[in-house]
Amino acid sequence: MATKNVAIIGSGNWGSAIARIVGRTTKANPDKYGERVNMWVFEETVNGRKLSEIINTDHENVKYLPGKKLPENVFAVTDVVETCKDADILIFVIPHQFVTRVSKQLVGKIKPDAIGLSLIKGLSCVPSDGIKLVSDEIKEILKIDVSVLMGANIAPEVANDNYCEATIGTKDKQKNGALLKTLFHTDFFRINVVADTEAVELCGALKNVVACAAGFSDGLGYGDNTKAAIIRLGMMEIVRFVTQFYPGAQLSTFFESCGLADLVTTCYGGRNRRVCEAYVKSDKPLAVLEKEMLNGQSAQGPLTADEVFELLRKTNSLEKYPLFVAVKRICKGELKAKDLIDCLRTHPEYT
Ligand SMILES: NC(=O)C1=CN([C@@H]2O[C@H](COP(=O)(O)OP(=O)(O)OC[C@H]3O[C@@H](n4cnc5c(N)ncnc54)[C@H](O)[C@@H]3O)[C@@H](O)[C@H]2O)C=CC1
Ligand SMILES: O=C(CO)COP(=O)(O)O
Repeated sequence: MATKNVAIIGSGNWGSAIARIVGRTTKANPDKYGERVNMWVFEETVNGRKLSEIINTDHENVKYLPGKKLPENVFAVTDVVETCKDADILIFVIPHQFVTRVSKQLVGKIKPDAIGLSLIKGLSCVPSDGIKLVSDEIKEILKIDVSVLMGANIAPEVANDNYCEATIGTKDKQKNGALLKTLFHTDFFRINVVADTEAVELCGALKNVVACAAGFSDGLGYGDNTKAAIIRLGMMEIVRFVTQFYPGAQLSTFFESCGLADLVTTCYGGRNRRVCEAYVKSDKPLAVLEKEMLNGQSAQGPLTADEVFELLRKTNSLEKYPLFVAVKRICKGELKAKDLIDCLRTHPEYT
């Protein structure tokens, strides 16, 4: 079998942490993968130097994953077409608001039999229909098969090689599932492959909305019991959402790393939680806090809450999702954070 070339589209906090894994697994499996891994870098200047040059010289993404070395077979490339033109496996790992524009640049420029893997936790916004899965957006633009990888994976912890798990969702468990699993499965990053791609992806996107509610709760000074209630109600809304809009998922998928585990880790350790806590404690807008606190990284929850709200409104489903709706309204300043609990008190889960 010919070896497969791998390209990573994105070099943020998660993109860089995943490059550390993929750089090692491609090198360790020369019968399966080409050793060189191209990583697309959205060029910027850091301390007077180009980020791509810093990565290729010092083997460190000093802006998005400082203090961690990248394998020397990972090469920063600033042209996305150049990054991907010889790749057989395209790993998409950019904040979801950029995915359409970046994917369109690749139309007709990639191998027709390439496969995609989305690590992106978010949704694509479609004005007429409400939402689209990011994997479907990539699939439609590039006409390739797209699987997903989601899990309880706070990037700096993964980059520390702390033990954790992730879930790959793929329609082709035999071929693509096996190929993708070997690319990520290591002693400290354990992969399970399931066929429920839509549920896996939606768990990843929607847990960011719940994490915002957890952040509001922390900002208000409520304790762990309240956060546990938010996690439980959030999980119920995630299951309800998947059942209503993408029916057919196995219950077991929600207990994979992409489900309950990611919800828990994000509600305790994630950026969405952190920014939303600060939103309650300061009088600054979320966009300002994101800029001040995340140094170019992105919190996807508020945007996702907005996108989810539109779909719920269009389908007359708002009253079934009080937590998702409250997060959207609090993020938009239409509701005070202190009103969150009033929204949850009459949750349909209690009737
Ligand atoms: N950071 C984490 O712990 C985890 C993140 N994820 C998900 O992975 C995806 C990517 O997240 P991160 O790698 O953390 O990114 P990030 O939050 O660090 O964002 C920075 C990235 O966005 C890029 N960027 C900025 N402006 C851009 C533009 N105009 N066009 C294209 N790219 C631009 C930057 O170059 C950089 O690569 C997100 O969907 C996130 O939810 C998933 C698991 C863990
Ligand atoms: O997805 C994540 C952990 O699995 C990271 O969550 P945040 O984007 O909230 O940091």
